[in-house]
This record gives sequence, structure tokens and C-alpha cells, in this order.
Amino acid sequence: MKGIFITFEGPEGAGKTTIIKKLEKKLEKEGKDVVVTREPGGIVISEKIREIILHKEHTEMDARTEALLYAAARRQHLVEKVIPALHKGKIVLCDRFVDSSLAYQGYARGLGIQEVLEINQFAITGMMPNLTLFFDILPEKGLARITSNQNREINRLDLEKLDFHQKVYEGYKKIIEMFPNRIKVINADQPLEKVFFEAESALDLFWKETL
Ligand SMILES: Nc1ncnc2c1ncn2[C@@H]1O[C@H](COP(=O)(O)OP(=O)(O)OP(=O)(O)O)[C@@H](O)[C@H]1O
Ligand SMILES: Cc1cn([C@H]2C[C@H](O)[C@@H](COP(=O)(O)O)O2)c(=O)[nH]c1=O
Repeated sequence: MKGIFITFEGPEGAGKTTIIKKLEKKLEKEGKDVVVTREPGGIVISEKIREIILHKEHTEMDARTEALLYAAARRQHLVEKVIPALHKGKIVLCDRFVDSSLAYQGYARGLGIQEVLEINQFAITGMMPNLTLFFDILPEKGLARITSNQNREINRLDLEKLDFHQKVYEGYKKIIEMFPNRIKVINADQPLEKVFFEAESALDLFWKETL
């Protein structure tokens, strides 16, 4: 495949969406062909699955159902949007991907990182990102950012107790140890311009090392 698949991970409110927008502008200025997308979502069917998963009233959702719905949304998004863009040689910037399932469903929900990786292997058929940026911020700090943002709708996962978000964070730390070459850690607990500089530098290093 000719394109490059870059994913962005981290706790709620880490600044992923904000940095993706800035990177999109920068890469486009450089003449690169960029596709920005998100999970769960990015295309009609997966956005519909997103609504089901994240609806505030769906508190009865079983953890395995949740994991399978994320994997189903991922599959459709990959075949309909990500893979075709990569075949055309585009740079795909995706807000969350399989590492979110490993941290949230695998570790924080207690389904097991390996078990959730296995159901996702069925969904992604080997399609792992070329590079992942992990936005490192303590969950309580990220959550404080989203609650002070009036435009951000609070969803079912945001409403989980702090203890759950702390487990998500611990889960991410384990996943970073599992994939040290692919996942680069960005200090997200600093002013936006500094976070952006670190993200840009990680991308520059990636181009130098791989292209
Ligand atoms: N470095 C930063 N310092 C202070 N505030 C920030 C920083 N980065 C982002 N923010 C603000 O924090 C809020 C959350 O940012 P953003 O939506 O980019 O995070 P996110 O990681 O995509 O969150 P989520 O995954 O929960 O959707 C926004 O109001 C944004 O303006
Ligand atoms: C892909 C994916 C996401 N999640 C969680 C993480 C967030 O709480 C929401 C998505 O909301 P965002 O504002 O777009 O970050 O879903 C998850 O638990 N598992 C996943 O695979």
C-alpha cells in the first residue's frame, strides 16, 4: 500500500483532535494529500454504530457487546475509507484506532488485552498503523479540559468514574510497552504549541527513518 496510516491515541481531552487539525493544515501546506477521520465513525455506518455505543442512556451495554461494536465500526471504516485512501497514496490521520479498544475494553473493562486484540485481528486483517502518537496526560487533567469545553457533548464513556479512566491510562502504558516501535509518546500536559511541536517532530523523525 502506498499511503501512510497514522493514529492518535490517549485519554479523554488529551488534545488529539486539536493537534490532528493543526497537522492536517501543516501537511496540506507541504502539498501532501491528507485524509482526517475518526473512530468510531468516519463513514455513515460507523457513525451510526458510534451513536449506539456512546448514547448516554445505553448504560446496560455488555462489555463484550461494546468491544464487538467498536470492532464492527472499525472494520467498515477500514474497508470503506481508510484502505481505499491508502491505496491512493494518501496520509490518513485517524483519531483513535485499535489501541483504544485494547486500553478501554481490554484493560479498563477487564476483557483482557490479548482477547480484545484477537477479535480485532478478525476485523483489521493485519492493517496496523505505520505510526501512533500517544497523547500523554493524566486522566483527571484531560477530563477537566472536556468538562470546561461547552461545545463538547459528554458521552457514555466520558461519564464513567475516574477509576475507569485511570485504568484506561494504565492500559495504554501496557500497550506502549507491547508496541514500542510503533507508538511514540507525546507530552500532552503542556501548552498547545509545545504539544504541536512534539507531534510535528515525531512525524519528521518518522519520515526520515522510513521514507
Ligand atoms: N495543550 C492543551 N492545553 C490546554 N487545553 C487544550 C490543549 N489541547 C487541547 N486543549 C483543549 O482541551 C479540550 C479537548 O481537546 P481535544 O478535543 O482536542 O481532545 P481529544 O483528545 O480529542 O478528546 P476526546 O478524545 O475526549 O474527544 C478542547 O477544549 C481543547 O481546546
Ligand atoms: C475507538 C474506540 C473508542 N473508545 C472510546 C474512547 C472515547 O471514550 C469514545 C470516543 O469518543 P471520542 O470523543 O471520539 O474520543 O470511545 C473505546 O472505548 N474503544 C475504542 O475502540
